[in-house]
Amino acid sequence: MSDESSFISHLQVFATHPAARGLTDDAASLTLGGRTLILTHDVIVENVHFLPSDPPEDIGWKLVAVNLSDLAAEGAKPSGALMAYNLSGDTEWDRRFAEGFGVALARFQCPLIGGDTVRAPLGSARQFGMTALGEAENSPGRSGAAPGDDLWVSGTLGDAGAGLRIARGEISGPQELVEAYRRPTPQLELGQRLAPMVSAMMDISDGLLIDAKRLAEASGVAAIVESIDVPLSEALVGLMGDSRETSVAAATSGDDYELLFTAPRRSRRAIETVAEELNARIQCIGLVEQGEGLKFQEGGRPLPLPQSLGWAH
Ligand SMILES: Nc1ncnc2c1ncn2[C@@H]1O[C@H](COP(=O)(O)OP(=O)(O)O)[C@@H](O)[C@H]1O
Ligand SMILES: Cc1ncc(C[n+]2csc(CCOP(=O)(O)OP(=O)(O)O)c2C)c(N)n1
Ligand SMILES: [Mg+2]
Repeated sequence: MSDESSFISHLQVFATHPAARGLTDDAASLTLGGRTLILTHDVIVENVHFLPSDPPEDIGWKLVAVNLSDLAAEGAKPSGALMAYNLSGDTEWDRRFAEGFGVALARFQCPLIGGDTVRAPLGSARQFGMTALGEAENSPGRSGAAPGDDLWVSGTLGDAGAGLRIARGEISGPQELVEAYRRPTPQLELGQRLAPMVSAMMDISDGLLIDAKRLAEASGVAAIVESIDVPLSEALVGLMGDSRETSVAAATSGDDYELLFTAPRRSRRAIETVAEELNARIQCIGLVEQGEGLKFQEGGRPLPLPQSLGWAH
């Protein structure tokens, strides 16, 4: 068990309010006066979530995107954001961060409604927090996947993981992949449209395989992921080749901020129609079976699970 999951399990003992959903979901779901408020909070830290060399505008954008991605997973429409800022000691850097933060809020129609600003000790790692609030009529959660359901994913995977390696100077490759790392897009519209059709949904922040395993655990089922069906962008295939290694890297690198969801087979057509209407890419990458845990396969033949299924703090 990672330090993160072990710490969350200490909190789960007393987070018994129904809104907490056992701390197993992407966001809290608080019913107030007959309406459902979806709440989430994510922090991003220098050298953990972003690089010191990333443009400050992109870091501001990323803080918004990673939080709104949790709202997307719950099918919620953003209602507002609260932001926690640590002054960096460099006023131009702070201004540029605010600019990117504002551009992202405007793009996803999420008003800034408050927050807090402090000065951190000189030389400490930059870190920023945001609370996002949203409203949802249906918020699927992770626990409803049923045997026989299809397992779907939006977008392409692995672009951000490769982009991070490029940004770090480990490999050279197209700027498009670096952009995927620095400027993820939360799938808000897709999440809102899919929410009434899916049996479970979450966002993939840590990696497809680790997150599919979490979804399966929360639903008490087994998830089967077909490596050949892991959606890869042309840019990624151009750089890394269309190999098993590329698919495994794409399924475990994280930072994708795409949606992972399950739905009964009879909903296939309706799901594809929504994706077509939104011009969004979606791909069926496996299925849900009776049992437990995660199974990885290639062309139907079992593959050993990679040593690391994704990111864990
Ligand atoms: N420090 C904390 N206090 C309360 N709840 C927490 C804390 N850290 C994580 N959680 C909860 O644990 C669950 C898993 O967290 P996390 O993996 O960060 O979710 P996500 O990937 O959706 O952001 C979520 O329900 C989150 O709200
Ligand atoms: C500099 C840097 N190193 C490594 C990574 C890879 N990485 C860090 S955190 C993370 C997972 C997502 O972050 P987390 O805090 O787990 O977000 P949450 O699941 O709470 O949304 C990944 C893939 C990165 N994004 N940047
Ligand atoms: Mg989180």
